[in-house]
Amino acid sequence: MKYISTRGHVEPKGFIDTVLMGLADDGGLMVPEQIPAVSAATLEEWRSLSYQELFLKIFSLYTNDEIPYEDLKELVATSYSTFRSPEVTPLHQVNDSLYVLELFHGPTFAFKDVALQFMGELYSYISRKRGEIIHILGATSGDTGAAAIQGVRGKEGIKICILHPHGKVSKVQELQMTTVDDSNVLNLSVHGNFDDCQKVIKDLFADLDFKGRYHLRAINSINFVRILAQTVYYFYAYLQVEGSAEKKINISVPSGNFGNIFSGYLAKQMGLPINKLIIATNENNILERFVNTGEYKPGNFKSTYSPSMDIQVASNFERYLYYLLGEDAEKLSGYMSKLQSEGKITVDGELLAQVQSDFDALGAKNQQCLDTIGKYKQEYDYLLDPHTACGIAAYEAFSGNGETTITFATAHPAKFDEAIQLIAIKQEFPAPIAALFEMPQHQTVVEHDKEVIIRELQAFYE
Ligand SMILES: Cc1ncc(COP(=O)(O)O)c(C=O)c1O
Ligand SMILES: N[C@@H](CCOP(=O)(O)O)C(=O)O
Repeated sequence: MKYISTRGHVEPKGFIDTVLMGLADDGGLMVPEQIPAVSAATLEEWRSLSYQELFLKIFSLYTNDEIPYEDLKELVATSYSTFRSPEVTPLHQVNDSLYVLELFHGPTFAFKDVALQFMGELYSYISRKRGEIIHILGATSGDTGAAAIQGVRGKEGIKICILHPHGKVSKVQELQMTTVDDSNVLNLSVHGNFDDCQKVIKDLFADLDFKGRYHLRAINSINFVRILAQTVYYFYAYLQVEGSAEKKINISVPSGNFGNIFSGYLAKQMGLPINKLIIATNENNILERFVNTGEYKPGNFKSTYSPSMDIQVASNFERYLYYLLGEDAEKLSGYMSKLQSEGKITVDGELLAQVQSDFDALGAKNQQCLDTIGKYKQEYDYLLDPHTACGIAAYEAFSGNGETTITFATAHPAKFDEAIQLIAIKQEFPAPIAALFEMPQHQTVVEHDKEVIIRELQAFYE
């Protein structure tokens, strides 16, 4: 298996070189040359596997044995030993038609741990085995940063710098990142929003001289391994639902950077028989507008009760567009140039029909998000975090009669108590979260200025 860029100007790469490259050197995103197929019979054989076993089956289709099987097995075992649930991502049945896949049982209580605990182990392995210098650079709206830091803190041969938008992450997210005092961690708190942070890091990855000189590595979902690690729980969720082969199974995914739901799209292309993939966003509803009208146009940034999804420019949209355009790198490059020069792209006719057959989408309003949290607490005594609540609102909008929906719970409600308090619900914090409030913070507040950020990075990485 080789990996190529959506823009078509990178020599095909192996698995580990793809991990190390992160953002493709031509500015595109890396994808597999061919998506491996999983037959219905194989899928049934996988039904009884543990999460870790399933992970190994799926990764073995992609790694070309560049990581010997026994080594991969050990990496996976170590990665998921930090989870509070033996099932890693347990499935909770809410009612006859709704299941919630709880993705928040990792160290930082959000779905990002599922891929980033593994990526931390993987980077450490690559550093040991190949002697590569690993200088991670990432942007976060709160959860990726916390999970990535937790995945590599204190690890030899690795340094990590995370940019987060100053004052625009929840208190718990901020504390999870900034109370870490290991010397291999740098938190830059940037005046601006998540899109500003993401733009800076993408510009730095696109500067090949800078990227090479400082050995920059990506942990955001621009890195294909993040996407691949996230496909595992789509398979796992589907296989946990009794009789899923005879049912129509929809999956509703709280979405921002489009990484999580793109993993679902990939799983579906591999043969997982998902009925509808439902994109759930908040009032930053660029993806909803795209699905409904065919126009992809970043709008004005809004702060909402689900701050991790306060994103206008969705990184992985490019990967989906590449497949929508029939894997035509030249066409894709044309669309991306148009997005750059005109600030929007539009698809219509057959392409729009394809989009609408691939996805349903809802941008939940702030009040709808709070109402959904209140309703599920009252009716089912189940407390949703605000991102998951957007996912549930989308399930309510799109699930037809007789269809079963799995909604992804992407974070624990304790991470977003600011929203939970607005509906007068008092929650008890899990001990690791409660402990954060007593700890000193370490962060550098900087202006949204690329040159200032470069100076901070040079001082840290050198
Ligand atoms: C809690 C939570 N839910 C949903 C999302 C959206 O996921 P994605 O960016 O993969 O679309 C994020 C961040 O990305 C998140 O942190
Ligand atoms: N919501 C994310 C934004 C970054 O997304 P990623 O999947 O590309 O890492 C976050 O929590 O930082």
